[in-house]
Amino acid sequence: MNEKQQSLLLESAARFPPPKGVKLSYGTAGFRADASLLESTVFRVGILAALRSLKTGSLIGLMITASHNQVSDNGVKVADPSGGMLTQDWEPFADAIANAPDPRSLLQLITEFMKNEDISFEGRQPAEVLLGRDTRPSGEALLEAAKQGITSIVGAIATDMGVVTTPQLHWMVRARNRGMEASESSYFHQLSSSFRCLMDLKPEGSRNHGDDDKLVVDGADGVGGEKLQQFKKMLTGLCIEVRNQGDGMLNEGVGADYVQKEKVAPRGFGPADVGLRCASLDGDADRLVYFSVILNKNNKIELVDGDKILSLFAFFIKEQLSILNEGEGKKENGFYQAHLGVVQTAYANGASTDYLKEMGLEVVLTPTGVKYLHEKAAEFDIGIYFEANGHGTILFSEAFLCGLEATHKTLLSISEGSAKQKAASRLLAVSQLINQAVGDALSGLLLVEVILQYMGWSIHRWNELYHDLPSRQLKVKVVDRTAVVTANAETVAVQPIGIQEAINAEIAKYPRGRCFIRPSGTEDVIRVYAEATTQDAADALAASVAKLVDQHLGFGSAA
Ligand SMILES: CC(=O)N[C@H]1[C@@H](OP(=O)(O)O)O[C@H](CO)[C@@H](O)[C@@H]1O
Ligand SMILES: [Mg+2]
Repeated sequence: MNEKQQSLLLESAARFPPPKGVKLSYGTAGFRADASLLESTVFRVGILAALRSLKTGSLIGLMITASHNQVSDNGVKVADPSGGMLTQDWEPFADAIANAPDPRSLLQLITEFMKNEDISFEGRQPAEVLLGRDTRPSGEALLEAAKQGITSIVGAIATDMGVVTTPQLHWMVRARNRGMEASESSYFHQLSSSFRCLMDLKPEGSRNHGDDDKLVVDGADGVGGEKLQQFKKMLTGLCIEVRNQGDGMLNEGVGADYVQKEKVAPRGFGPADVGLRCASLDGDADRLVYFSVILNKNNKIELVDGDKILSLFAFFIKEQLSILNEGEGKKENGFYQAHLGVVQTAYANGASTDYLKEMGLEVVLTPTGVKYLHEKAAEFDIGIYFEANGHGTILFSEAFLCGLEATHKTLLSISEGSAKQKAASRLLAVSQLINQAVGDALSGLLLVEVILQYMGWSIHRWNELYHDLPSRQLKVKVVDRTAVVTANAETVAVQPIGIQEAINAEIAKYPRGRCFIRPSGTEDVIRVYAEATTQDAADALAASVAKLVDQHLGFGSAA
């Protein structure tokens, strides 16, 4: 960095002093905190994004959102050139610069990092960062901070995409880096045309379920509701009513996180909706769950969570692959050998994992956080991943898609209209519809809807794929949550010593009992998850393990 570049950086950094006494960490999904604490962090993440763009020679994304958190919070995360999450190798640098106490130490960290990573300004194309934000009122000022961070790297360009969903921004980054147009209209166009293609490929006479034709969507009073309201006009063959489009308070008593965790209907839904197929998005529209309101049950719902969406997708993809394979025997090359796998976390309901294994699928568990699931799913020809909370997608490998396209071409010329040609066509359309960069509630919703129509299933029929085991999640406040260290995709606590044996002794008391603990990556708590054959047993197991956690690590234990 020459002197001019250094002084530009120092000058801008002086305008964004970090808050005193706050330590921030990149966490499970970027930095998140009360919005009033974040200006300096977002400014610094802007610098990081510009450096990442210089390093990769590609466009980088920067999204300002705190997803399902309360409206007064905000956050920032970075999208890599593929559209996926920032490479984990750069997270320690993100932590270091976010916590640098003054401009000089910030500059020093940056200079050292640039040297180690071999990043220079010479002979490279300028950095470019695509910016987006959700509907939070704090978003505008934070976006300005991000722009200033980006442009404090000489020559870097900040392109503002305005208010967008998180998956839209990731999609645009991926599209641009593949030489395609990256705009909201190209996103809507790709989704609606692949949706139409799948609708046209429905079997003759298949109709819209046993339910009402209508889908009612809770937009969490966030960006997803707004976008869906706009987008639904482009969709034929689907009747969508959007509620909670942004008039009420973001995420308050609404949204996918609330619906999944509380298992109750969101604000604006009630007894009049009994029998309707309903869905809920989260605050930045990267999560999706379905539900239906149960008659006379105090807003209780039948929840159709991420595990069930995963199961529906797996069922459909497997069916298309078997149509393609019919009578073909095993081929050495090409998609007939397609390696289809599913990825879940330990929070996946045990009944879903059993169901997927009974289908003959390979099921892999990873730690919590979509960055881990996504990475694993990318190892398959077709990898489907979902967290129980509704974040997930289907990834198609480039090699598999190449083979599929070639096969489809052949099938078109020799047997247009055949079952095989249609199956190939459906798989290609799914790869266009479902977001290849991150989980996306809007594209996920369209795929669910078209599969339900294809199968002729109601939401209730879908929910009957398997019966969830009763489960319970609890949070325990402890002195230091980092004292819990886990292994085997967070299913075993290796520290503190002895706690896992005590947990095992509790689990042994319950038939089909399963329980694990882990430190949250987004809240200062230890999470306890328990499952058993009855709700009472799941509750009791969770409560007894929460007590163990408190005994080992709680505030009483430190005294
Ligand atoms: C049990 C649970 O739902 N955990 C969530 C939550 O992470 P924690 O590390 O458990 O706080 O937020 C993450 C980011 O949104 C999401 O990926 C994850 O699934
Ligand atoms: Mg989200």
